[in-house]
Amino acid sequence: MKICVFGAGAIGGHVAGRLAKGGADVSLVLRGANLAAIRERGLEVRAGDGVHHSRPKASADPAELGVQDAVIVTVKAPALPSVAASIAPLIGPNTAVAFVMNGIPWWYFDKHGGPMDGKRLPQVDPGNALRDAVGVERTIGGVVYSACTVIEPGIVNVASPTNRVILGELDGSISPRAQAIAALLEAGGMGCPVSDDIRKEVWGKLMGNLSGGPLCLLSRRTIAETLSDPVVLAAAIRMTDEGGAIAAALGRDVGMGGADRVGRSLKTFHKPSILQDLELGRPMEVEALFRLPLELGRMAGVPTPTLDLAIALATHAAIAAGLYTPLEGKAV
Ligand SMILES: NC(=O)C1=CN([C@@H]2O[C@H](COP(=O)(O)OP(=O)(O)OC[C@H]3O[C@@H](n4cnc5c(N)ncnc54)[C@H](OP(=O)(O)O)[C@@H]3O)[C@@H](O)[C@H]2O)C=CC1
Ligand SMILES: CC(C)(CO)C(=O)C(=O)O
Repeated sequence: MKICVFGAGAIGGHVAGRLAKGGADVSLVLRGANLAAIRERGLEVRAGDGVHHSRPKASADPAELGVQDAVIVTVKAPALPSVAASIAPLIGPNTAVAFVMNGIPWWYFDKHGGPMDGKRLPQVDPGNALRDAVGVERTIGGVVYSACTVIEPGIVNVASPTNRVILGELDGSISPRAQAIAALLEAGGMGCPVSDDIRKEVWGKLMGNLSGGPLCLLSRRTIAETLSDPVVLAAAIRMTDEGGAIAAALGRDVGMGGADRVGRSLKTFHKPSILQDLELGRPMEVEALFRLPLELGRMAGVPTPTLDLAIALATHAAIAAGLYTPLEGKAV
């Protein structure tokens, strides 16, 4: 199966390494020093179960890679317009495109059903660029549990002992195309269930990002260090519960309280990727991870006082660093 990972940084590098190990014909869209290193030395993934080397084809130009059976998009949300602008050469009549990222995805309300069905989210897909370039029918949703960092060009370090991608069709069906990608990831050592409710999985993951992200942006420390303070831990549990309340109001009860959800992160000695972005001067996913979920909460009439404060401060931090780039073009 020909699979291209578009944006092979920390998560994309890990996913690509697993796919290669699982026997896929893997190619990568990436750029800069990472591209140069992978072309020269290949991709190295350092994980708890060993060091995995592979030699995927890599290019900054999708046209060099050609039509794929599947594309897995693993960029940060602010880079999505650049994906929409350049993904066309990878797509043929039967190509599936999985978005394996954090935050509220651009497709969230597509095939959702009910009064919200089809609602557009310009905050994560301005001008319907992805909708037009990829389309709802090709799209597979994705969530990833894996704590990854590019420690030097071409080398991804995985800090999480267990790692999982969850894939899911927007209509909840268990499709052969999602199962085919999942089988390759599983063969490469990465858990990959196919869910019949990917939106619930989106919220389950997002609850962690909503609390850990803003708090670590303030502490500038790893999740484990930040949560070791009982005052911060109590705030994190409140924030996670508020996230869960938004999910429930939108019809997705994740079935886990804040204390349990936060409890899973107490030993995560990893700086959230949004903090890595702040420290490295890269555009931050403030809209997809923080502000859009909050906006959905307001729309559903859910009070979120702790998230309101923490996200307002996180937004200020991103603006002050010049790294808040609202995709829909709002000036800040
Ligand atoms: N890192 C982590 O531990 C986790 C991250 N996530 C989520 O996964 C997603 C990806 O995060 P992460 O892997 O950390 O991000 P990275 O920044 O490490 O990787 C994204 C990569 O995509 C590249 N890229 C972006 N646009 C293009 C383009 N048009 N052409 C070529 N390359 C491009 C970037 O290059 P450049 O740097 O040059 O822009 C970068 O190398 C995010 O949604 C994040 O929130 C989820 C779970 C954990
Ligand atoms: C912190 C982590 C690994 C899980 O919440 C994550 O999603 C991120 O780094 O963006």
